[in-house]
Amino acid sequence: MKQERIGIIMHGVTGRMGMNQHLIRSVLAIRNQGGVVLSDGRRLVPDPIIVGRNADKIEALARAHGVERFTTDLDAALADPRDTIFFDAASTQMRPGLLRKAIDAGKHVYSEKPVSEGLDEAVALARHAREKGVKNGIVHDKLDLPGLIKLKRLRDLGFFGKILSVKGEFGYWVFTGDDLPPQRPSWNYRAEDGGGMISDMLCHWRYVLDNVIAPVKSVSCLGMTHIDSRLDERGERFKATADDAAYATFLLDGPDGEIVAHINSSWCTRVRRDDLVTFQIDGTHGSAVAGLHECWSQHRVNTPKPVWNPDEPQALDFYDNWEVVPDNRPFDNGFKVQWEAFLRHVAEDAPWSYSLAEGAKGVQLAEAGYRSSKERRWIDLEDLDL
Ligand SMILES: NC(=O)C1=CN([C@@H]2O[C@H](COP(=O)(O)OP(=O)(O)OC[C@H]3O[C@@H](n4cnc5c(N)ncnc54)[C@H](OP(=O)(O)O)[C@@H]3O)[C@@H](O)[C@H]2O)C=CC1
Ligand SMILES: O=C1CO[C@H](CO)[C@@H](O)[C@@H]1O
Repeated sequence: MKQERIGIIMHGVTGRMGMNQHLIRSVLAIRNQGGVVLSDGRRLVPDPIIVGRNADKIEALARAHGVERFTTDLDAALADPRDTIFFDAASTQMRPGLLRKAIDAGKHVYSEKPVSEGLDEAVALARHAREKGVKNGIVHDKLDLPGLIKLKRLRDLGFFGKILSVKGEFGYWVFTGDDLPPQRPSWNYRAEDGGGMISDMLCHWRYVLDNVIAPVKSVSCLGMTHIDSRLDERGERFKATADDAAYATFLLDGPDGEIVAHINSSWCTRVRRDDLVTFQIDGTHGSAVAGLHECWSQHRVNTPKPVWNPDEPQALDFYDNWEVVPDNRPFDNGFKVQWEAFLRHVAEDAPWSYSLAEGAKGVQLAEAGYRSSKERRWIDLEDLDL
């Protein structure tokens, strides 16, 4: 089978997401499987050049994973016409500048979320990419989680009847460093470095709600900094200036009327639920709960009739009467699935939904979330006209 190379400049791959999800589990996994098969049978094989600010770190990463090309010189990489895609998973604050630079160098661009911290920048970038005619994309990884694929399948099959409400619980305990070492980078807890739960997660909740349930039209959000001091990577104490939890309610434009969605997102909560993220949809005909992989459904005919009696221990086990929704298909890593789709989009204009314009909608919701929290009121979302 004929093979074709596609050169990808990968920036920010010494970090958690860039290294694990994008370099190792996506681009190198695609290379190791022999590339992506295009519609005419050709195989498109990624050839990454990895770019980082720290020469030793980037070289060690390249050697550990058999990546032949590595550099600290981003400008030189962008100047090389053999590499046609630029990818970024570095800091959120640098992202808009880097994407613009890459677009101006004629590269197709793909990146981690959020596109930017502010909506104006995200909108301007989406328009700039369109004007320059480059293909563009933002990671929408949660949509390829098996649990959410199953939840969407139930919605599409009409399982819920009229959808009434959605409850989401996201998060887990992130150690402060006072007891155990923290399991997330410290910038997440500093607003001045682009951290913050609302910025981090509301961009995800926008595309999850829009695509799996119904379009978001308004938000009421309360951001909190529950823990105001943590220890950083060097064990030094810093002031936590960013929100480490967000309690948000959304109104969705459902096909049968408004749907209320409430999602709690927190780095200061201990997990007693089915998974690190769970979504429950309640409808007139049935309910379902999805975690990262699993999904459980309860049809109205299986719904028990609880009786409130605080004088007796609860007789019902509320985990009974739920059925496991089967896989019914294989699932691959969601980041890899989206990389494969983006590569096909670049190579043969295959359909692609996760553009910079879609990414801007996520930034819009995060910005509205911060405004709602600050002004203590509901914010309606305007059509971005992109
Ligand atoms: N889709 C998802 O599920 C998730 C997405 N994210 C997003 O991914 C991005 C990265 O997050 P994460 O991997 O957790 O962060 P990390 O702190 O682990 O990684 C940050 C990366 O950015 C690089 N970097 C930071 N500052 C600079 C700079 N000034 N110049 C050049 N490179 C720099 C770092 O390089 P060095 O190694 O040299 O320090 C490192 O490669 C964020 O935008 C975040 O929102 C994060 C978590 C989950
Ligand atoms: O940005 C994010 C913060 O961390 C979460 C999980 O740890 C991710 O899912 C998310 O994309």
